[in-house]
Amino acid sequence: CCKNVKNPTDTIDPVKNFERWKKKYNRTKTRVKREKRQKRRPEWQVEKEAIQRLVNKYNEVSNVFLLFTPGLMEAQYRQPTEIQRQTIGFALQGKDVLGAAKTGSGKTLAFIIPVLECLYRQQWTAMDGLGALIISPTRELAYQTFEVLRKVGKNHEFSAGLIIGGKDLKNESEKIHRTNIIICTPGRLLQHMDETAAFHASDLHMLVLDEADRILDMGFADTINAIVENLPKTRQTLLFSATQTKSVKDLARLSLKDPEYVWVHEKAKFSTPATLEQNYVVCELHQKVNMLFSFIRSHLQKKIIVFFACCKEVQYLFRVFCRLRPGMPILALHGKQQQMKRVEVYNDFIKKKNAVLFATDIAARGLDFPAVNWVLQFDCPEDANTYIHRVGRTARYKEGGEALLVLLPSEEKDMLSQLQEKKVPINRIQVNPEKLTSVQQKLEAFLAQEKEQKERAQRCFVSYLRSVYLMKNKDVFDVFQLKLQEYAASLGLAVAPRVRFLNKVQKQIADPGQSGGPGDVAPHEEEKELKSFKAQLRGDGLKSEAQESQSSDEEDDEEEDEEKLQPGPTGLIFGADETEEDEDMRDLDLLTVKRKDVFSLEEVDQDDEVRCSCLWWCQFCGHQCLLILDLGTQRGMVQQWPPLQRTAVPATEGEEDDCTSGINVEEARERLRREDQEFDKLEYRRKVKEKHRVRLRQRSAKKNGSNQAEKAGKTRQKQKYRVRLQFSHSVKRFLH
Ligand SMILES: Nc1ncnc2c1ncn2[C@@H]1O[C@H](COP(=O)(O)OP(=O)(O)OP(=O)(O)O)[C@@H](O)[C@H]1O
Repeated sequence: CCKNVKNPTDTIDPVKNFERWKKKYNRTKTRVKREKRQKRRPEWQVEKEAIQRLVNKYNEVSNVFLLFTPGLMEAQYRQPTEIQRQTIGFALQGKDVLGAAKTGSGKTLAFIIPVLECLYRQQWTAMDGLGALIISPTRELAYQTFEVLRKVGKNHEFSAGLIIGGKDLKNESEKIHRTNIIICTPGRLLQHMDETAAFHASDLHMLVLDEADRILDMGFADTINAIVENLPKTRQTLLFSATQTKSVKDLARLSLKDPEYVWVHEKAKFSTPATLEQNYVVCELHQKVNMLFSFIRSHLQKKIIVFFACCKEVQYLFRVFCRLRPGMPILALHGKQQQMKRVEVYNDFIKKKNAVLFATDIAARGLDFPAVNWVLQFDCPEDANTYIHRVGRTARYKEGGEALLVLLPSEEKDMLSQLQEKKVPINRIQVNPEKLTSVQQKLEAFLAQEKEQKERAQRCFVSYLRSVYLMKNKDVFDVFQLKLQEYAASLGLAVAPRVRFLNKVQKQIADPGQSGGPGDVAPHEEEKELKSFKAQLRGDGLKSEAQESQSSDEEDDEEEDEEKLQPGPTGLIFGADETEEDEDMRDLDLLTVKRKDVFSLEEVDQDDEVRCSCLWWCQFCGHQCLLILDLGTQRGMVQQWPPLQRTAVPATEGEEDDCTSGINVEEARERLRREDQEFDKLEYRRKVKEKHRVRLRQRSAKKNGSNQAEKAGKTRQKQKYRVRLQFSHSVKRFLH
């Protein structure tokens, strides 16, 4: 019966059948021929042609770019985000790009993909040296970018190096010239440019400046200029930032050639992600600690970041909150930690499902902690841009998130108008006083038991006041409006520590002619001091100087905090006698209108296990890492070197503890003397570096000349080293 069944595609007409057969035969013949031809050709040539076909299609590529890097597929990046869609196309065409987009919108991949593509297209090998340079403002961000590069570029064979500070240049120097992609912080890179003879960037193809606004805010403008001077003019430059500032535009003018401006959310109604819900509460200073505790207790299953104004606040509150056992893991990240500890805390927080991270602004920019539910700004941010970066740690890439800003009554009006100006949609909500738990008595008990804790509380107190005092925007930050005694009590202190710099300023304001007091210093010194205080009062004083003098990473900024914040060596020695012990204040007069229940607090067993970060005491303290990694094999080598010392003269033991009792004149003078000596040394080194830089420039100019000739030879050499089958396959898949 089967014999009678006809194939539906068969026709009775034999001519048509023959035509169809012939077509099929020809197609197969061509394919077999092509395959034979390809087999005869070396793989590098096949790859080169595939790349060329790919390059010809770049105009169409921006929509489907994710198809052809297997690393991206494996990392679950399937569709480009808006900033990626708009910038990658330009970058692949070799154009300079200035890219700006909201926080969490995927800027990292927007430069990592072009970096990999660019080097792949050039068929770059380990022997070609440095091909791409990515500069990040902080070590954490550099580390994070390195991790993304590792993930996405795992099918490539480029070597990548993370250079984020340290002193032992020698070990780095041995490897750095073999590194194809360097991710670094600016200070350390310049040091290599100046001091590592084997290191040169004359073949560099691509420079990336990530978080450019932060790089500039941290006072790296000169460093960046010096770095850019050492790079070839033919390079391509990509510059990214979440906020557009005038200084970013200035930097772009200096470092980019005919750039394409991609400002994805320029016309957006709001400058923060749409999935972010933002609220603020107005709270008296002395209620803030209670509020924080109650907030944590009511969000035990969440992942929260709390931002503070200074390290000492983080240090103290971290410790006492651990002891208070709120019922969830508490971690702390601030600049006074060793680098390894910072990295461990960072990794630990990433892994945790529910935890609270107490942090300073070192965690505010660029860091991509997954699944953060809440950002709580315990202290008012310096300005609206800092606010935007802080809240940007949640609601990343289509995820939802919530942000709560805590404002003092004196900060509310001006901060809100700043936020409005920056198109930040934020609503006022009220705290439900019934849900507020007072922890003051417990803190008092802790401090009574432990002297060390009490000293921390005192430092926290003084440090916070200083940070407020040194803020530029005096309309928002007014230290004289703060109720000091009440604030001290809220930290568990029975007596408010004497804040000499405030006493002094107040005295000067009240009686400008009055001399300092007992134990005073020479009159001309006092005049200087007075001038400096007035400058600070005007808002152009220490803060901006401190910012300007920041030279490398945030860690050290914070390390120096104590030093810089001391208003000059002669200023604070007015030894007013011990203040009288005031009554403890326990003003629980709270806001009463309830519009939203922020503290939907449920009673939780106080004995809940507290899992504070045991990684806090890191066994590697005192060492940092340079990771040189072969992206193809994922083999990493870790080497250690001593941590970077940022202050010109290291503080002698006990100096750090000085903040509650003013400065010792003799010590201060000695310190100044040492600073002077160190300054001379640094100046001498600077000159040597300058010379060295000139030499490097000459060398790179020479090299550029001979490079052209070398290039032709190199291409031939490369065929031996090309094994990038996976990539080629996906390219082929795309092309067919
Ligand atoms: N194409 C994509 N598909 C899926 N997820 C993505 C994509 N691009 C980025 N992401 C994810 O979005 C998150 C935010 O990305 P990224 O850190 O690059 O943002 P950003 O714009 O640099 O933020 P910030 O301004 O805060 O530094 C990351 O977790 C990243 O993995």
